[in-house]
Amino acid sequence: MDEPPLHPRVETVAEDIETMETRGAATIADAAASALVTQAAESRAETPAAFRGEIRAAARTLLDTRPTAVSLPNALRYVLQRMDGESVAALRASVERAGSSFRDQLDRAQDDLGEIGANRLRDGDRVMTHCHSTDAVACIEHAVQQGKAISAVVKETRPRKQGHITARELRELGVPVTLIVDSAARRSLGDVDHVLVGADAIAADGSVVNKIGTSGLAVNARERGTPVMVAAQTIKLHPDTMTGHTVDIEMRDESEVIAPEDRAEIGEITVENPAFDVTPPRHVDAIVTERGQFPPESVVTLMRELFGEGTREPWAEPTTREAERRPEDES
Ligand SMILES: O=C(COP(=O)(O)O)[C@H](O)[C@H](O)COP(=O)(O)O
Repeated sequence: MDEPPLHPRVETVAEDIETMETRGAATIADAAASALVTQAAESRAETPAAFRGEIRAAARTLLDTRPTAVSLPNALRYVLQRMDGESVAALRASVERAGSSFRDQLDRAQDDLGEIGANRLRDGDRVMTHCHSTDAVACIEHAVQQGKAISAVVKETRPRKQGHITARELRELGVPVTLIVDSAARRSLGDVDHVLVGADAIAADGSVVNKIGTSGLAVNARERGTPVMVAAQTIKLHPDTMTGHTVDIEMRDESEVIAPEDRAEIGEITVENPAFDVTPPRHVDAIVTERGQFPPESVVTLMRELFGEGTREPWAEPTTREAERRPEDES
């Protein structure tokens, strides 16, 4: 059987996610939802079955890009579970509606979360960041809007130096920034009031999956008595972990760590490049979501409320229970 035709935009978005042109859990989710909307809007499918096949194929292509950020399957699932209708026109409209409602909610959630996270920051506080998280930056942005003077120690975040993006964005907000290499973090922890990071996934036990280096930072922060705050919208909650699934940690290419010529000079070695690590809940003080802030151990209650007892593949047909939950979700 022929593969359903994919819109070129879906291929481009998938490639951009894979090559990290588009990166960060919330941004990836937004791009994926928008790609599904384009696929729907410009589909030439003539039958409802062909249309559904196209949207599912687009979702699979988008899902196969990066494995760790759960916001990606959560975004695809949100849209696909709302794909509904007896005709191509009705199906198209339902995907367009769901995609745009998802994207609106994403924006709103980040704003609400930023407000809540900002309440944890006091005037004059100094914050240490790792990687680049739009949810974490939103907390600082809201604190600045509340008139608080915030300064930041920004970890470079090897190997891809996403700390530079954080440094630039914070500068644009007028936040004084000190950039450090990752290995200087412990030394600087004594000078900061909070560690503030984002998340790619949060497991049912409250473990936080985020950029490699987060767990070491959290352990050091705990030892120094510096509170660790994780800014994560609820699309970062990983529903499959309620039923025992583990989060897949992406291993990236060794060329991000060492240039081929340097490697050749060293000789026979193994290079490992895990993109994320897992911070146990005992090293996290608060998970700040758009629904409020939670101690990590209690996040499972929120997860159950939002996702029920578990999920299936994003392209699976909704169960009766999921179908019933839809209207209130959209409000
Ligand atoms: O670890 C990263 C990004 O990793 P990468 O650069 O490998 O994608 C970010 O902390 C989270 O994705 C949260 O980001 P946001 O708050 O923007 O969703």
